[in-house]
Amino acid sequence: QPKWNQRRAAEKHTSPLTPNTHQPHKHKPTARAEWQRAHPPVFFLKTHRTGSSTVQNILFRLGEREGATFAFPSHTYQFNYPDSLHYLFPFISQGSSQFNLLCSHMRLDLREVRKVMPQNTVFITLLRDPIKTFESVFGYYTSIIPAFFSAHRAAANKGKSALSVFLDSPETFWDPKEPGNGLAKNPMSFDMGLNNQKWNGSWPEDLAQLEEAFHLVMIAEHFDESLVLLGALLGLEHADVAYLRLNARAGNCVTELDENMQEKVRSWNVLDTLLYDFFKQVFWEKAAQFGLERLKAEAARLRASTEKIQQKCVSKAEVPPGELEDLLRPLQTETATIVGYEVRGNLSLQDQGFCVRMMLPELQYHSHLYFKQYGRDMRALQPSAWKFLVSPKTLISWFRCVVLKLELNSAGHWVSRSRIRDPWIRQIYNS
Ligand SMILES: Nc1ncnc2c1ncn2[C@@H]1O[C@H](COP(=O)(O)OS(=O)(=O)O)[C@@H](OP(=O)(O)O)[C@H]1O
Repeated sequence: QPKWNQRRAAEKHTSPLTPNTHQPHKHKPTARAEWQRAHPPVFFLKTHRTGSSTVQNILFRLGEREGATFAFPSHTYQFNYPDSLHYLFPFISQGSSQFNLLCSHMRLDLREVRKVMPQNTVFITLLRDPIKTFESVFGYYTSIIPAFFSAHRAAANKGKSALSVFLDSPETFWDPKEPGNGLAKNPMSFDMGLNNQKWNGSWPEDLAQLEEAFHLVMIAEHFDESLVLLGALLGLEHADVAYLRLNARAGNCVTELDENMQEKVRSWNVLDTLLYDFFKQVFWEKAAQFGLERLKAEAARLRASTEKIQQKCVSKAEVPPGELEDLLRPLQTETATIVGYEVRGNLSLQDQGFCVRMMLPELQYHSHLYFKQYGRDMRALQPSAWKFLVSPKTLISWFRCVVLKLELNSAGHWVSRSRIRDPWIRQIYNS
Protein backbone atom coordinates (compact mmCIF):
# COMPACT_ATOMS: atom_id res chain seq x y z
CA GLN A 1 0.00 0.00 0.00
CA PRO A 2 2.66 2.62 0.87
CA LYS A 3 4.50 1.82 -2.38
CA TRP A 4 1.38 2.46 -4.35
CA ASN A 5 0.76 5.75 -2.60
CA GLN A 6 4.25 6.99 -3.42
CA ARG A 7 3.79 6.20 -7.06
CA ARG A 8 0.42 7.89 -7.24
CA ALA A 9 1.84 10.80 -5.34
CA ALA A 10 4.77 11.22 -7.65
CA GLU A 11 2.36 11.38 -10.56
CA LYS A 12 0.05 13.77 -8.78
CA HIS A 13 2.88 16.15 -8.07
CA THR A 14 3.31 16.81 -11.76
CA SER A 15 -0.38 17.06 -12.48
CA PRO A 16 -0.32 20.73 -13.48
CA LEU A 17 2.04 19.76 -16.31
CA THR A 18 1.05 16.16 -16.89
CA PRO A 19 -2.62 15.48 -16.37
CA ASN A 20 -3.19 11.96 -15.11
CA THR A 21 -4.55 10.66 -18.37
CA HIS A 22 -2.91 7.22 -18.09
CA GLN A 23 -1.26 8.07 -21.39
CA PRO A 24 2.18 9.62 -21.31
CA HIS A 25 2.58 12.90 -23.15
CA LYS A 26 4.15 12.54 -26.54
CA HIS A 27 7.20 14.69 -26.95
CA LYS A 28 6.45 18.14 -28.31
CA PRO A 29 8.77 19.39 -31.07
CA THR A 30 9.49 22.79 -29.52
CA ALA A 31 10.89 23.57 -26.10
CA ARG A 32 8.20 24.43 -23.62
CA ALA A 33 7.64 28.05 -22.75
CA GLU A 34 7.81 27.68 -18.96
CA TRP A 35 11.47 26.76 -18.89
CA GLN A 36 12.43 29.19 -21.64
CA ARG A 37 10.74 32.09 -19.91
CA ALA A 38 12.45 31.48 -16.60
CA HIS A 39 15.89 30.00 -17.28
CA PRO A 40 18.60 29.71 -19.90
CA PRO A 41 19.33 26.27 -21.41
CA VAL A 42 21.71 24.29 -19.20
CA PHE A 43 24.46 21.80 -19.91
CA PHE A 44 25.67 20.00 -16.79
CA LEU A 45 28.73 17.81 -17.32
CA LYS A 46 28.07 14.93 -14.95
CA THR A 47 31.47 13.91 -13.62
CA HIS A 48 31.90 10.55 -11.86
CA ARG A 49 31.74 10.15 -8.06
CA THR A 50 31.79 13.87 -7.32
CA GLY A 51 28.24 14.37 -6.04
CA SER A 52 26.94 14.85 -9.57
CA SER A 53 23.80 12.72 -9.04
CA THR A 54 22.74 15.17 -6.34
CA VAL A 55 23.09 18.11 -8.75
CA GLN A 56 21.46 16.14 -11.57
CA ASN A 57 18.49 15.43 -9.29
CA ILE A 58 18.06 19.17 -8.70
CA LEU A 59 18.05 19.76 -12.46
CA PHE A 60 15.72 16.81 -13.11
CA ARG A 61 13.20 18.14 -10.58
CA LEU A 62 13.39 21.63 -11.92
CA GLY A 63 13.22 20.49 -15.53
CA GLU A 64 10.25 18.23 -14.87
CA ARG A 65 8.39 20.92 -12.97
CA GLU A 66 8.92 23.51 -15.65
CA GLY A 67 8.43 21.29 -18.68
CA ALA A 68 12.01 21.37 -19.97
CA THR A 69 12.96 19.34 -23.02
CA PHE A 70 15.88 17.08 -22.07
CA ALA A 71 18.66 16.05 -24.42
CA PHE A 72 18.73 12.38 -23.48
CA PRO A 73 21.05 9.71 -24.83
CA SER A 74 19.31 7.46 -27.31
CA HIS A 75 20.52 4.38 -25.42
CA THR A 76 20.95 3.91 -21.67
CA TYR A 77 21.47 6.87 -19.39
CA GLN A 78 24.85 7.99 -20.70
CA PHE A 79 26.23 9.28 -23.99
CA ASN A 80 28.40 6.60 -25.55
CA TYR A 81 30.52 6.52 -22.39
CA PRO A 82 33.50 5.96 -21.97
CA ASP A 83 34.22 6.89 -25.58
CA SER A 84 34.70 10.53 -26.45
CA LEU A 85 31.71 11.80 -28.28
CA HIS A 86 33.40 12.63 -31.59
CA TYR A 87 29.94 12.96 -32.99
CA LEU A 88 27.25 13.51 -30.39
CA PHE A 89 24.19 13.76 -32.53
CA PRO A 90 23.59 10.06 -33.21
CA PHE A 91 23.62 9.50 -29.48
CA ILE A 92 20.91 12.02 -28.77
CA SER A 93 17.34 10.86 -28.79
CA GLN A 94 15.87 12.70 -31.74
CA GLY A 95 12.61 14.58 -31.97
CA SER A 96 13.38 18.07 -30.80
CA SER A 97 14.59 21.20 -32.50
CA GLN A 98 15.73 22.70 -29.21
CA PHE A 99 16.83 21.24 -25.91
CA ASN A 100 16.69 23.00 -22.55
CA LEU A 101 18.72 20.63 -20.42
CA LEU A 102 21.52 18.15 -20.98
CA CYS A 103 22.75 16.48 -17.81
CA SER A 104 23.54 12.81 -18.50
CA HIS A 105 26.99 11.25 -18.18
CA MET A 106 29.39 11.77 -21.09
CA ARG A 107 33.04 12.32 -21.81
CA LEU A 108 33.17 15.99 -22.73
CA ASP A 109 33.66 17.16 -26.28
CA LEU A 110 32.90 20.88 -26.24
CA ARG A 111 32.37 21.22 -29.97
CA GLU A 112 29.82 18.44 -30.04
CA VAL A 113 27.88 19.82 -27.09
CA ARG A 114 27.77 23.23 -28.75
CA LYS A 115 26.32 21.67 -31.89
CA VAL A 116 23.44 20.20 -29.96
CA MET A 117 22.64 22.87 -27.37
CA PRO A 118 21.46 26.45 -28.07
CA GLN A 119 24.00 29.24 -28.25
CA ASN A 120 23.03 30.82 -24.92
CA THR A 121 23.49 27.55 -22.98
CA VAL A 122 24.96 27.85 -19.51
CA PHE A 123 27.77 25.32 -18.98
CA ILE A 124 28.24 23.93 -15.49
CA THR A 125 30.06 21.04 -13.87
CA LEU A 126 31.22 19.79 -10.50
CA LEU A 127 34.67 18.76 -9.21
CA ARG A 128 35.57 17.08 -5.94
CA ASP A 129 38.77 16.74 -3.95
CA PRO A 130 40.83 14.39 -6.17
CA ILE A 131 41.78 12.07 -3.30
CA LYS A 132 38.18 11.57 -2.25
CA THR A 133 37.10 11.24 -5.86
CA PHE A 134 39.65 8.55 -6.66
CA GLU A 135 38.93 6.61 -3.46
CA SER A 136 35.23 6.68 -4.34
CA VAL A 137 35.82 5.77 -8.02
CA PHE A 138 38.02 2.86 -6.93
CA GLY A 139 35.57 1.59 -4.31
CA TYR A 140 32.57 1.89 -6.61
CA TYR A 141 34.13 0.50 -9.79
CA THR A 142 36.57 -2.10 -8.41
CA SER A 143 34.92 -4.94 -10.29
CA ILE A 144 34.09 -2.89 -13.40
CA ILE A 145 37.29 -1.04 -14.33
CA PRO A 146 39.83 -3.60 -15.65
CA ALA A 147 42.87 -2.02 -13.95
CA PHE A 148 41.12 -2.03 -10.57
CA PHE A 149 39.79 -5.53 -11.04
CA SER A 150 43.30 -6.89 -11.75
CA ALA A 151 44.51 -5.30 -8.49
CA HIS A 152 41.50 -6.78 -6.70
CA ARG A 153 42.46 -10.25 -7.94
CA ALA A 154 46.11 -9.73 -7.06
CA ALA A 155 45.12 -8.59 -3.56
CA ALA A 156 43.19 -11.78 -2.86
CA ASN A 157 46.31 -13.73 -1.86
CA LYS A 158 48.28 -10.85 -0.39
CA GLY A 159 46.17 -10.03 2.64
CA LYS A 160 46.09 -6.35 1.60
CA SER A 161 43.28 -4.18 0.30
CA ALA A 162 42.84 -3.93 -3.46
CA LEU A 163 43.37 -0.18 -3.25
CA SER A 164 46.70 -0.47 -1.49
CA VAL A 165 47.87 -3.19 -3.90
CA PHE A 166 46.89 -0.96 -6.81
CA LEU A 167 48.61 2.10 -5.37
CA ASP A 168 51.84 0.17 -4.70
CA SER A 169 52.38 -0.21 -8.45
CA PRO A 170 49.49 1.20 -10.49
CA GLU A 171 51.39 0.96 -13.79
CA THR A 172 51.46 -2.85 -13.56
CA PHE A 173 47.65 -3.00 -13.57
CA TRP A 174 46.88 -0.10 -15.87
CA ASP A 175 46.78 -0.58 -19.61
CA PRO A 176 46.08 2.84 -21.15
CA LYS A 177 44.88 1.21 -24.38
CA GLU A 178 42.11 -0.67 -22.61
CA PRO A 179 38.97 1.44 -23.28
CA GLY A 180 37.40 0.56 -19.95
CA ASN A 181 40.33 2.09 -18.03
CA GLY A 182 39.38 5.72 -18.64
CA LEU A 183 38.45 6.42 -15.03
CA ALA A 184 41.42 4.49 -13.60
CA LYS A 185 43.70 7.53 -13.67
CA ASN A 186 42.72 11.20 -13.26
CA PRO A 187 39.02 10.39 -13.57
CA MET A 188 37.82 14.01 -13.51
CA SER A 189 40.26 15.03 -16.24
CA PHE A 190 39.00 12.07 -18.26
CA ASP A 191 35.39 13.20 -17.91
CA MET A 192 36.39 16.76 -18.83
CA GLY A 193 37.75 15.40 -22.13
CA LEU A 194 41.38 16.17 -21.24
CA ASN A 195 44.35 13.94 -21.82
CA ASN A 196 44.20 12.09 -18.50
CA GLN A 197 47.22 9.84 -19.10
CA LYS A 198 50.04 12.34 -18.87
CA TRP A 199 50.69 16.03 -18.83
CA ASN A 200 51.47 17.53 -22.19
CA GLY A 201 52.09 21.00 -23.55
CA SER A 202 48.46 21.57 -24.48
CA TRP A 203 47.22 21.23 -20.90
CA PRO A 204 47.40 24.96 -19.98
CA GLU A 205 45.58 25.89 -23.17
CA ASP A 206 42.99 23.15 -22.59
CA LEU A 207 42.37 24.43 -19.07
CA ALA A 208 41.96 27.97 -20.35
CA GLN A 209 39.47 26.73 -22.93
CA LEU A 210 37.47 24.95 -20.24
CA GLU A 211 37.52 28.04 -18.05
CA GLU A 212 36.14 30.05 -20.90
CA ALA A 213 33.45 27.48 -21.72
CA PHE A 214 32.16 26.83 -18.20
CA HIS A 215 30.11 29.52 -16.52
CA LEU A 216 30.42 27.71 -13.21
CA VAL A 217 32.58 24.84 -12.00
CA MET A 218 31.14 23.83 -8.65
CA ILE A 219 33.28 22.40 -5.87
CA ALA A 220 31.85 19.49 -3.90
CA GLU A 221 33.68 20.53 -0.71
CA HIS A 222 31.66 23.78 -0.87
CA PHE A 223 28.45 22.23 -2.06
CA ASP A 224 26.03 24.75 -0.57
CA GLU A 225 28.04 27.75 -1.71
CA SER A 226 28.22 26.16 -5.17
CA LEU A 227 24.46 25.78 -5.27
CA VAL A 228 23.94 29.38 -4.24
CA LEU A 229 26.08 30.46 -7.20
CA LEU A 230 24.19 28.05 -9.43
CA GLY A 231 20.89 29.49 -8.21
CA ALA A 232 22.09 33.00 -8.99
CA LEU A 233 23.17 31.93 -12.48
CA LEU A 234 19.89 30.22 -13.33
CA GLY A 235 17.48 32.47 -11.44
CA LEU A 236 16.42 29.92 -8.80
CA GLU A 237 15.02 30.12 -5.28
CA HIS A 238 16.74 28.44 -2.32
CA ALA A 239 14.02 25.82 -2.17
CA ASP A 240 14.78 24.90 -5.82
CA VAL A 241 18.34 23.91 -5.00
CA ALA A 242 17.62 22.19 -1.67
CA TYR A 243 18.78 18.60 -1.90
CA LEU A 244 19.40 15.23 -0.30
CA ARG A 245 22.90 13.78 -0.62
CA LEU A 246 22.42 11.01 -3.20
CA ASN A 247 24.40 7.98 -4.34
CA ALA A 248 26.53 7.82 -1.17
CA ARG A 249 28.37 4.64 -0.18
CA ALA A 250 27.62 3.09 3.17
CA GLY A 251 30.13 4.23 5.79
CA ASN A 252 31.79 0.81 5.98
CA CYS A 253 32.64 0.94 2.25
CA VAL A 254 34.61 4.17 2.54
CA THR A 255 38.35 3.71 3.15
CA GLU A 256 40.07 6.25 5.38
CA LEU A 257 43.43 6.88 3.73
CA ASP A 258 46.53 7.54 5.81
CA GLU A 259 49.06 10.20 4.74
CA ASN A 260 51.10 7.67 2.81
CA MET A 261 48.13 6.39 0.79
CA GLN A 262 46.90 9.95 0.20
CA GLU A 263 50.27 10.85 -1.24
CA LYS A 264 50.16 7.86 -3.57
CA VAL A 265 46.66 8.76 -4.74
CA ARG A 266 47.76 12.35 -5.28
CA SER A 267 50.77 11.42 -7.36
CA TRP A 268 48.81 8.89 -9.48
CA ASN A 269 46.15 11.55 -10.07
CA VAL A 270 48.39 14.57 -10.39
CA LEU A 271 46.43 15.97 -13.33
CA ASP A 272 43.19 15.84 -11.37
CA THR A 273 44.95 17.78 -8.62
CA LEU A 274 46.00 20.41 -11.17
CA LEU A 275 42.48 20.56 -12.55
CA TYR A 276 40.86 20.80 -9.13
CA ASP A 277 43.25 23.43 -7.78
CA PHE A 278 42.81 25.51 -10.91
CA PHE A 279 39.02 25.49 -10.74
CA LYS A 280 38.95 25.93 -6.98
CA GLN A 281 40.72 29.23 -7.51
CA VAL A 282 38.29 30.18 -10.27
CA PHE A 283 35.43 29.25 -7.93
CA TRP A 284 36.65 31.60 -5.17
CA GLU A 285 37.12 34.39 -7.70
CA LYS A 286 33.47 33.98 -8.70
CA ALA A 287 32.51 33.79 -5.04
CA ALA A 288 34.34 37.07 -4.38
CA GLN A 289 32.50 38.72 -7.27
CA PHE A 290 29.22 37.51 -5.76
CA GLY A 291 30.30 38.81 -2.34
CA LEU A 292 31.72 36.48 0.32
CA GLU A 293 29.47 37.70 3.13
CA ARG A 294 26.42 37.45 0.93
CA LEU A 295 27.47 33.96 -0.14
CA LYS A 296 27.89 32.85 3.45
CA ALA A 297 24.48 34.20 4.42
CA GLU A 298 22.75 32.63 1.41
CA ALA A 299 24.45 29.28 1.97
CA ALA A 300 23.13 29.34 5.54
CA ARG A 301 19.64 30.05 4.20
CA LEU A 302 19.96 27.19 1.74
CA ARG A 303 21.06 24.84 4.54
CA ALA A 304 18.02 25.86 6.57
CA SER A 305 15.77 25.23 3.57
CA THR A 306 17.42 21.83 2.98
CA GLU A 307 17.03 20.86 6.65
CA LYS A 308 13.35 21.77 6.61
CA ILE A 309 12.79 19.65 3.53
CA GLN A 310 14.77 16.75 5.01
CA GLN A 311 12.65 16.84 8.14
CA LYS A 312 9.50 16.89 6.09
CA CYS A 313 10.51 14.13 3.66
CA VAL A 314 12.88 11.65 5.29
CA SER A 315 11.89 9.13 7.94
CA LYS A 316 15.20 7.25 7.73
CA ALA A 317 18.51 8.07 6.05
CA GLU A 318 21.42 5.79 5.04
CA VAL A 319 19.02 2.92 4.44
CA PRO A 320 20.75 -0.21 3.04
CA PRO A 321 19.55 -1.43 -0.37
CA GLY A 322 17.85 -4.54 0.99
CA GLU A 323 15.42 -2.38 2.95
CA LEU A 324 14.54 -0.14 0.01
CA GLU A 325 11.83 -0.80 -2.53
CA ASP A 326 12.87 -0.93 -6.23
CA LEU A 327 11.74 2.62 -6.88
CA LEU A 328 14.08 4.14 -4.31
CA ARG A 329 16.99 1.68 -4.45
CA PRO A 330 20.12 3.21 -6.03
CA LEU A 331 22.21 1.16 -8.45
CA GLN A 332 24.60 -1.09 -6.54
CA THR A 333 27.97 -2.41 -7.64
CA GLU A 334 29.65 -5.64 -6.57
CA THR A 335 32.04 -3.82 -4.26
CA ALA A 336 30.05 -0.86 -2.96
CA THR A 337 26.85 -0.60 -1.01
CA ILE A 338 24.95 2.51 -1.95
CA VAL A 339 22.48 3.71 0.63
CA GLY A 340 19.18 5.50 0.13
CA TYR A 341 16.27 7.08 1.99
CA GLU A 342 12.92 6.06 3.36
CA VAL A 343 10.17 8.57 2.68
CA ARG A 344 8.01 9.75 5.57
CA GLY A 345 4.48 8.38 5.81
CA ASN A 346 1.36 10.47 6.37
CA LEU A 347 2.28 13.08 3.79
CA SER A 348 -0.27 14.69 1.52
CA LEU A 349 -0.18 13.21 -1.98
CA GLN A 350 1.44 16.33 -3.34
CA ASP A 351 4.16 16.30 -0.66
CA GLN A 352 4.81 12.61 -1.25
CA GLY A 353 5.36 13.29 -4.93
CA PHE A 354 7.77 16.07 -4.08
CA CYS A 355 9.63 14.02 -1.45
CA VAL A 356 9.94 10.88 -3.59
CA ARG A 357 11.56 12.95 -6.32
CA MET A 358 14.07 14.41 -3.87
CA MET A 359 15.41 10.90 -3.19
CA LEU A 360 14.78 9.24 -6.54
CA PRO A 361 18.00 7.58 -7.78
CA GLU A 362 19.50 8.59 -11.10
CA LEU A 363 18.39 5.62 -13.21
CA GLN A 364 14.80 5.61 -12.02
CA TYR A 365 14.41 9.36 -12.52
CA HIS A 366 16.17 9.27 -15.87
CA SER A 367 13.94 6.53 -17.26
CA HIS A 368 10.83 8.21 -15.84
CA LEU A 369 11.64 11.49 -17.59
CA TYR A 370 12.62 9.72 -20.81
CA PHE A 371 9.32 7.90 -20.90
CA LYS A 372 7.43 11.08 -20.13
CA GLN A 373 9.19 12.95 -22.92
CA TYR A 374 9.11 10.30 -25.63
CA GLY A 375 6.25 8.01 -24.64
CA ARG A 376 8.53 4.98 -24.88
CA ASP A 377 11.15 3.23 -22.79
CA MET A 378 14.82 4.07 -22.82
CA ARG A 379 16.77 1.51 -24.85
CA ALA A 380 19.25 -0.70 -23.07
CA LEU A 381 22.29 -1.30 -25.26
CA GLN A 382 24.39 1.44 -26.77
CA PRO A 383 25.65 1.02 -30.35
CA SER A 384 29.25 1.33 -29.18
CA ALA A 385 28.79 -1.82 -27.09
CA TRP A 386 29.32 -3.83 -30.26
CA LYS A 387 33.00 -3.07 -30.42
CA PHE A 388 33.50 -4.40 -26.91
CA LEU A 389 32.14 -7.80 -27.90
CA VAL A 390 35.49 -9.45 -27.51
CA SER A 391 35.88 -11.27 -24.23
CA PRO A 392 33.78 -14.31 -23.29
CA LYS A 393 32.41 -12.29 -20.36
CA THR A 394 31.11 -9.55 -22.66
CA LEU A 395 29.74 -12.12 -25.08
CA ILE A 396 27.74 -13.68 -22.27
CA SER A 397 26.53 -10.26 -21.27
CA TRP A 398 25.56 -9.52 -24.88
CA PHE A 399 23.70 -12.85 -25.09
CA ARG A 400 21.80 -11.99 -21.93
CA CYS A 401 20.92 -8.48 -23.08
CA VAL A 402 20.13 -9.04 -26.73
CA VAL A 403 19.05 -12.65 -27.13
CA LEU A 404 17.45 -13.39 -23.80
CA LYS A 405 16.32 -9.78 -23.36
CA LEU A 406 17.55 -9.66 -19.80
CA GLU A 407 18.70 -6.60 -17.95
CA LEU A 408 20.50 -5.94 -14.71
CA ASN A 409 18.06 -4.58 -12.18
CA SER A 410 19.05 -2.08 -9.52
CA ALA A 411 19.99 -4.89 -7.14
CA GLY A 412 22.41 -6.26 -9.73
CA HIS A 413 20.31 -9.28 -10.74
CA TRP A 414 19.51 -10.28 -14.31
CA VAL A 415 15.78 -10.00 -14.92
CA SER A 416 13.50 -9.94 -17.93
CA ARG A 417 13.67 -6.58 -19.62
CA SER A 418 9.92 -6.09 -19.61
CA ARG A 419 10.04 -6.31 -15.83
CA ILE A 420 12.80 -3.82 -15.27
CA ARG A 421 11.78 -1.13 -17.70
CA ASP A 422 10.56 1.33 -15.24
CA PRO A 423 8.21 -0.58 -13.00
CA TRP A 424 7.12 2.71 -11.51
CA ILE A 425 5.85 4.11 -14.77
CA ARG A 426 4.28 0.81 -15.77
CA GLN A 427 2.32 0.72 -12.56
CA ILE A 428 1.13 4.27 -13.01
CA TYR A 429 0.15 4.00 -16.63
CA ASN A 430 -1.14 0.44 -16.64
CA SER A 431 -3.42 1.02 -13.72
N1 LIG B 1 26.13 17.12 -1.34
C1 LIG B 1 27.21 16.38 -1.42
N2 LIG B 1 28.38 16.81 -0.93
C2 LIG B 1 29.49 16.06 -0.99
N3 LIG B 1 29.51 14.81 -1.54
C3 LIG B 1 28.38 14.34 -2.04
C4 LIG B 1 27.19 15.09 -2.03
N4 LIG B 1 26.23 14.35 -2.63
C5 LIG B 1 26.81 13.19 -2.99
N5 LIG B 1 28.09 13.17 -2.63
C6 LIG B 1 29.06 12.08 -2.79
O1 LIG B 1 29.36 11.94 -4.17
C7 LIG B 1 29.56 10.55 -4.50
C8 LIG B 1 28.59 10.12 -5.57
O2 LIG B 1 28.90 10.87 -6.71
P1 LIG B 1 28.08 10.76 -8.09
O3 LIG B 1 26.66 10.89 -7.84
O4 LIG B 1 28.71 11.76 -9.00
O5 LIG B 1 28.44 9.30 -8.56
S1 LIG B 1 28.14 8.61 -9.98
O6 LIG B 1 29.30 8.81 -10.83
O7 LIG B 1 26.95 9.17 -10.56
O8 LIG B 1 28.00 7.17 -9.66
C9 LIG B 1 29.38 9.81 -3.19
O9 LIG B 1 30.67 9.73 -2.60
P2 LIG B 1 31.16 8.46 -1.76
O10 LIG B 1 30.08 8.22 -0.73
O11 LIG B 1 32.46 8.92 -1.16
O12 LIG B 1 31.32 7.34 -2.72
C10 LIG B 1 28.50 10.74 -2.39
O13 LIG B 1 28.59 10.54 -0.99
